[in-house]
Amino acid sequence: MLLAIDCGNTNTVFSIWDGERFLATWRTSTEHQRTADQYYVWLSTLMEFQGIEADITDMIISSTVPRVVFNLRVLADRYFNTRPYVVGKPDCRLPVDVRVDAGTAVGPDRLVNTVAGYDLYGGDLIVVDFGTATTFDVVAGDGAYVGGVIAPGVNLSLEALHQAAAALPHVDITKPQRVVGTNTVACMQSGVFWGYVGLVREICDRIKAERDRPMRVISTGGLAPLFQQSEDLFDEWVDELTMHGLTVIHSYNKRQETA
Ligand SMILES: Nc1ncnc2c1ncn2[C@@H]1O[C@H](COP(=O)(O)OP(=O)(O)O)[C@@H](O)[C@H]1O
Ligand SMILES: CC(C)(COP(=O)(O)O)[C@@H](O)C(=O)NCCC(=O)O
Ligand SMILES: [K+]
Repeated sequence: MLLAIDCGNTNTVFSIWDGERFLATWRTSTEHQRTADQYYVWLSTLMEFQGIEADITDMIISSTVPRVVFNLRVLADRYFNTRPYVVGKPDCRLPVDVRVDAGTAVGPDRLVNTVAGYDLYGGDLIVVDFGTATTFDVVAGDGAYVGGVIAPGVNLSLEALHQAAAALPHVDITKPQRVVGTNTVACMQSGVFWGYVGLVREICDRIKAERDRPMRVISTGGLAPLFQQSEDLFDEWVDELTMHGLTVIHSYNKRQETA
């Protein structure tokens, strides 16, 4: 069985894939100090709690935080006796091309989203991932990653207001009923929520115009559901798109090894 791990800058998601479906998905905060032993105690406790008897033979990792990869490699070696595929490393091949400026290290999450989106919907896609940052990944007709856009994440934007302005509180994002706020919290939520709706619409429109073709827009990531409900911004919402991509990349590499 496959243990697929997606480390974002905020959260790390672990999923167990039996070749046909995910048996379980667990989320923890991303902390580079966490050791292999700590991961294992956490994982095995959850597996036991949910009655999952998974014999993990394979592991694949995508990490936007390079420092966490070391301890995850130790986890693979010490507890599962396997060598993980790490997206972005030369020994982890991708089933799609990457067409960017020479020397650019594209975030592995963006490459995985590209593979996942292409696998599910074919080419000519924009994948919008609402994580710590909000990323737009542009997928060409042949499935290649051809670039994109990086914008500050929704919570990052709210947090930046709080950090920089003495009178602005910490606020959680929600969809405000109205644009004109009549208290501080409502004003901040309005600025970020409706500002984001505009940001997403404008960027997608400009990408479509620049590429001069219709493109399907897919959303994923922690805060995608908040925007999915409103404003017809997206054609599809895929929960755990990155996890799907990890399973596709894993089986592609397995096939290459045995070919
Ligand atoms: N269900 C949720 N409701 C509110 N905020 C969430 C939810 N899930 C994730 N978040 C927040 O959304 C942001 C992005 O989360 P996530 O997609 O896990 O980020 P990353 O992949 O960059 O680690 C984080 O600030 C996180 O706290
Ligand atoms: C843009 C990102 C910070 C997004 O990370 P996330 O929000 O998933 O934590 C990550 O994909 C990254 O570090 N990218 C490297 C630069 C690039 O993709 O061009
Ligand atoms: K992201």
